[in-house]
Amino acid sequence: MTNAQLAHRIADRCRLTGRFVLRSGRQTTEYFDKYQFEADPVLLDEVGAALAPLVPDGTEVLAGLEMGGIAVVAALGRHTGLPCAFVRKKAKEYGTARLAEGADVEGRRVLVVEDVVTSGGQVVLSTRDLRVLGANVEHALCVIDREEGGEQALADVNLTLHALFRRRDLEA
Ligand SMILES: O=P(O)(O)OC[C@H]1O[C@H](OP(=O)(O)OP(=O)(O)O)[C@H](O)[C@@H]1O
Ligand SMILES: O=C(O)c1cc(=O)[nH]c(=O)[nH]1
Repeated sequence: MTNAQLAHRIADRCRLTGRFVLRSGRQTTEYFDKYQFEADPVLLDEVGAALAPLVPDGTEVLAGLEMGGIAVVAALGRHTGLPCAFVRKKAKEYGTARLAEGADVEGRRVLVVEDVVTSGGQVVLSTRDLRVLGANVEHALCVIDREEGGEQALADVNLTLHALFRRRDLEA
């Protein structure tokens, strides 16, 4: 499947119109329900394959963000062979009490993996958490960049955003 065909499939399955409130508190009339592609194992696998060439050279760990980024990172891990970490929004308060589950991130070059980026707020917060844990984070990779300031917000904290699709790719 070409990336253009994949963009059409994702837009068909995920693009909703109506009135929605976003994580950032913004309101929108267009929403991408990422779980519609993440819950389809065949489509998710296509997304993982398409993301793999976008992984920056030197990446040692793929870090998927709770919750939607977890499915995406698992698919990407299958196509790259790289170890994965699953990054919670808040550390568990029992058991191992970890914020980043799975692969160790300390001292390693970590790529943040996310499904949708809007303001960039969640990626910035989780990158800060990963850096506190000792990760070297310079890049983030998402499936959909809504092009609402996320790239600049990431640049402001020395992160480069790579996107498989931009909003305009899903509206074509
Ligand atoms: O760039 P931002 O403005 O931060 O917005 C994007 C964030 O919002 C969505 O997550 P959501 O809060 O829906 O969480 P979920 O993945 O846990 O469902 C998306 O998965 C990003 O994490
Ligand atoms: O910004 C968000 O919260 C958001 C936007 C979007 O299109 N899809 C989504 O799952 N979250």
